[in-house]
Amino acid sequence: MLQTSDLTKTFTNGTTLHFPDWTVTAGEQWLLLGESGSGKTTLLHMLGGLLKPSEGKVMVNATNVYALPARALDRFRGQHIGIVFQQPHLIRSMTVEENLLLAQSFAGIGKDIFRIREVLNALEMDHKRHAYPQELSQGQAQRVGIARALVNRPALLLADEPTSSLDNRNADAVIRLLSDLATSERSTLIVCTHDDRVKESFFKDFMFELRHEHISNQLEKS
Ligand SMILES: Nc1ncnc2c1ncn2[C@@H]1O[C@H](COP(=O)(O)OP(=O)(O)OP(=O)(O)O)[C@@H](O)[C@H]1O
Repeated sequence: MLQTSDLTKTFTNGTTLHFPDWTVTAGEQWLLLGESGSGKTTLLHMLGGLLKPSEGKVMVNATNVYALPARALDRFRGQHIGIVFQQPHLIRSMTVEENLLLAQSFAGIGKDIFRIREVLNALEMDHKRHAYPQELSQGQAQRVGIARALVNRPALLLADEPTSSLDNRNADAVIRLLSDLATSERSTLIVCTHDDRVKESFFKDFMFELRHEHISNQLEKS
């Protein structure tokens, strides 16, 4: 369901990251590992349709993601890809429920309160659906971030260091929820982390590791 080929990203400062090709089959759960600065976030953003590679291709469910025009790409992302960020970045002037309604609207999906409540229930957050983000604890806000990523039933669920701001108990709960929900929703899951708590507990089957030797600086060379 996901294939990358010859992916390269060059930033304006000349830093170039080369990524090994990667194939992920539907329903698999992967850990994306690598030391700080090895390119995990860059790769995850490219997989999620958020950052255009300088070269190479990202295929998600047989769609060449970056061949889509901008608006079609936004809609494709909304419908097929859910992203959990390090910080949930919820809109502060909107309640939990309104934040999720917005995610449905961005994806061009009609308002579906039943689905919103289903996802919030699965995350034990339904009782907070009328709360504002600043009324939530960090762990609760992160769970709303997960709800937002899942609400449109994405085929691909990406999580970028989802436990970095959480204590042990919350980190454990969040990673368990991600894994269980991805299984029950039949989503493919990729979690990027350098958190040992995640490495030790989960996803022993599939790991994709990035290394610093895949980074070069073209400006320094020339
Ligand atoms: N916008 C940018 N401009 C220039 N260089 C960048 C930019 N974004 C990332 N880089 C460089 O690309 C490399 C990979 O960065 P990235 O954030 O993807 O790493 P990471 O593995 O996610 O790190 P961390 O675990 O610390 O979050 C680093 O050398 C970084 O300095």
